[in-house]
Amino acid sequence: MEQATIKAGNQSSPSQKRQLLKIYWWTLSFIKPYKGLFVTSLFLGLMIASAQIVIPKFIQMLVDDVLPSNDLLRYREILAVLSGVITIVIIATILKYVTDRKVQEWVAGDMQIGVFQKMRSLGYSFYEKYPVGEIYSLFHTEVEAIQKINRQYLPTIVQYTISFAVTFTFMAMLNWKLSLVFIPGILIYYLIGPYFERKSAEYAKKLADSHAELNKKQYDSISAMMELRAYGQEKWNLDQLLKQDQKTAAINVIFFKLINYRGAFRRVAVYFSGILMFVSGYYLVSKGLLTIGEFIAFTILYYKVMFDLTILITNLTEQRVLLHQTIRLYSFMELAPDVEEIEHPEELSQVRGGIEFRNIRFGYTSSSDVVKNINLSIQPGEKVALVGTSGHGKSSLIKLLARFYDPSEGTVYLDNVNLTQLSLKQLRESIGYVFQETYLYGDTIKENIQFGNENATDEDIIVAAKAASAHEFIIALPEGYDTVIGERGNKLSGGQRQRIAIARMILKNPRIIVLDEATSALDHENEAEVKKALDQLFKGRTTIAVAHRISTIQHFDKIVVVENGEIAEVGTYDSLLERRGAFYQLLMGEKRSAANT
Ligand SMILES: Nc1ncnc2c1ncn2[C@@H]1O[C@H](COP(=O)(O)OP(=O)(O)OP(=O)(O)O)[C@@H](O)[C@H]1O
Repeated sequence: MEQATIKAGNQSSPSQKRQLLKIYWWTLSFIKPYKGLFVTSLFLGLMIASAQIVIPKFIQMLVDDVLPSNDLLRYREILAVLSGVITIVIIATILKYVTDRKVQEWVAGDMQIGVFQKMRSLGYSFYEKYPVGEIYSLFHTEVEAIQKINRQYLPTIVQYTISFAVTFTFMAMLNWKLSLVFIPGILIYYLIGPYFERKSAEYAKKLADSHAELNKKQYDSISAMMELRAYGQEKWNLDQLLKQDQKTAAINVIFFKLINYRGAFRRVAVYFSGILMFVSGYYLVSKGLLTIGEFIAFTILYYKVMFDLTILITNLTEQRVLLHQTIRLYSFMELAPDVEEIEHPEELSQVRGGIEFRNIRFGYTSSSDVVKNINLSIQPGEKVALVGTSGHGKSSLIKLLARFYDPSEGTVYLDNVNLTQLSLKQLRESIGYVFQETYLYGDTIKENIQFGNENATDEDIIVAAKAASAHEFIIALPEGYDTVIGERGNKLSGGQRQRIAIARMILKNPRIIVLDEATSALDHENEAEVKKALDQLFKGRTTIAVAHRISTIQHFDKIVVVENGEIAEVGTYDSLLERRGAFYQLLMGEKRSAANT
């Protein structure tokens, strides 16, 4: 199956800036619940910036008034006020740090949970469409990028904007004519600066894409370790990883070169205006239009303004780089789930397990149908097997039952209620899926069974394990039910894993059981054990099984043959054999291939 990638949109389009702004607004929206604390932080920032500019003012007074007159009393007064101001700055800085930190950590937590909840809401179809490596990269790289925006860039940008505004105002008030020296510096910067900005943003985007691809490749390489070994393809895989790694490194080098050029150019602009300031300042002092104290104070303020401006521009640019990294995450957050619950869903007082597919048509894309003209009625407690050639739509049909997907046409009913009207929670609790490969956690056997019902007691777990023919092999293990079974249960055999999954399902106690090729990969010995366990599980429940081996479904109430996405035949095992139609052909085919092996 071809997998999609989360689109980052057309980055060269003119709407790019608007999109980045939208994304930035979205990242800030996480602060909303903490706006009280955020405003407190702004206020503290303003206090710090205002207090800091008082210092050059005092130096000016010291040089112009106190030193020439040798007025010691005034000198002490100035020192006392200066100490007071510095104390205020220190206290306000500590308070601001604590406030910012609280907001940042809460926002970071909310963000992580928000992304996780979104992932959940997108459901099964999302996991089928997108590669796990890419989803992993959302958490790994993109969430961290947004967290960095809120943790690092936002507080810095806010603080230095305030500081820049306050200092510049004060400097202009001190001598507005001398403040004009800024203009040539800014003009010089804007001659070439934006070019580097654009270029570095372009490379930031390339870097983000390359990182995502590298993450994906690393994930695939870890997941496919066994296959890579078995096929002797480790070198091929390593070469692929290396190539991607080198590509990322090359982009990184260009990106940092651009950042460096941009920084160097900015420094040229700052120093150019600085020289202009000294020349103009000397002229104004020599003409008696500026005192020496004012000139010193102005120089301090000038470098403070330049310092603030430099930090501001650097942070704004770096933040833009990070915003490019978050485009994919934003696009992901904008994805609409394929299946949604209605606002006031219906709850059945009791699920009996009657199912009906009426006039169903479904395809993964709008251009092609995978199943069509499906009309099938299943009574509560009935056992139905779906058989047919591989790739003809059996699994797709049963995905519609738990609303992993909705049909493009037609309706699926549970106990005569349209599935779209039902509570998703109740629907999914009523259905137990047993797949060929059930996910087992790397925890103990006990916990893996308890996963079916978190309230189950130790006795319930043992009863379920016995019913699933798993108890014997579990107690034979050195640590019995407390045995840790390794990642994905890899310390157990396929049949043992299946029986744990069945025990889990017995604990879950769903009204409907859906089996997808559950026994196709088992050897005969294992199959007999698993079959015994399944018979226990089926008791009193509606069962739909996708079966590869026809010999395993003789005792089913109804057999449905699916061909080219449509129902070709329905009947009991014997009646279908008698018909000598599609089912008979399948059985003959199976017998022939068994004889050949
Ligand atoms: N998530 C998906 N996205 C796109 N196409 C899919 C997806 N899952 C299955 N298909 C396609 O739908 C068709 C039917 O697949 P399905 O798995 O339903 O068949 P099946 O009869 O259950 O096959 P098998 O017996 O081999 O499991 C196939 O062509 C398959 O490639």
